[in-house]
Amino acid sequence: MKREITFYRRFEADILSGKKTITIRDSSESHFEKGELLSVSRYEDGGYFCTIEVESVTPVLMSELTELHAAQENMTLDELKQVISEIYPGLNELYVISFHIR
Ligand SMILES: CC(=O)Nc1ccn([C@H]2C[C@H](O)[C@@H](CO)O2)c(=O)n1
Repeated sequence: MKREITFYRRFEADILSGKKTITIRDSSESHFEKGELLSVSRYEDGGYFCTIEVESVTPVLMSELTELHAAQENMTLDELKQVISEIYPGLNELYVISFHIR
């Protein structure tokens, strides 16, 4: 059965256009595996909007985030750190989920 992942509505266009190719999550979403297909829906209303294929899941510390991660999120590094701090306050151990649209 296909597993699911949600994104905030404001990231939908960037995902569909291919501008956003990673997402950075906490350990509760670190269980996805390379090659797995995920059904993607909006966090706010549960609406399905695409399927992605997981390319890799890699641990990263907040302090290790780089401009490359930010570019893959279609953000500046400051914006990315701000977003992550709002979603996961005080959390240092994160996971980079790399993906492409199927
Ligand atoms: C429920 C939940 O946590 N949903 C999330 C978490 C993260 N994102 C996005 C925001 C940033 O682009 C990256 C980094 O966390 O992932 C999200 O859309 N929804």
